Amino acid sequence: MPPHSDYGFLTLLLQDEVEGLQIQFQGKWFTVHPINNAFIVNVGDHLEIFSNGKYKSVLHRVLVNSSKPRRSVASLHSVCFNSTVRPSPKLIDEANPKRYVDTDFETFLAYVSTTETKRKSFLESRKFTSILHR
Ligand SMILES: O=C(O)CCC(=O)C(=O)O
Ligand SMILES: [Fe+2]
Repeated sequence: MPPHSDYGFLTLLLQDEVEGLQIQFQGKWFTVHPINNAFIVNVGDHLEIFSNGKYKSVLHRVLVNSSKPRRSVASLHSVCFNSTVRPSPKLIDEANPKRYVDTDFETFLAYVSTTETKRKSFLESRKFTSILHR
């Protein structure tokens, strides 16, 4: 699975004992070692936006190997698909300005139909800094 961040709020992930999942941190890839009977809780793009960047929607990928099959179950949890996601007003003040534009599922669909997807992620496109430097 190519590098991506999860669209939505939270992902609960159960992986078997075969390694493959990696996250990117400070430009480097790290393997997420499987822990028996434990869920991996992954912050999605919407939670990063809602928390105004306090929680990060981590870039991750899955590597395949030629010796062992690997199974994982991802349960993706999102807000209702016609609702708008925006930074929580409780986290915005003069010292902490709004860092993301409001977003909804329609905006996401419009985004994935553009060529911009090849250059940056949807989450990246929602950042005010990204819009100013377009
Ligand atoms: O198989 C995995 O460990 C991750 C799957 C994943 O990233 C996804 O379904 O979004
Ligand atoms: Fe994912």
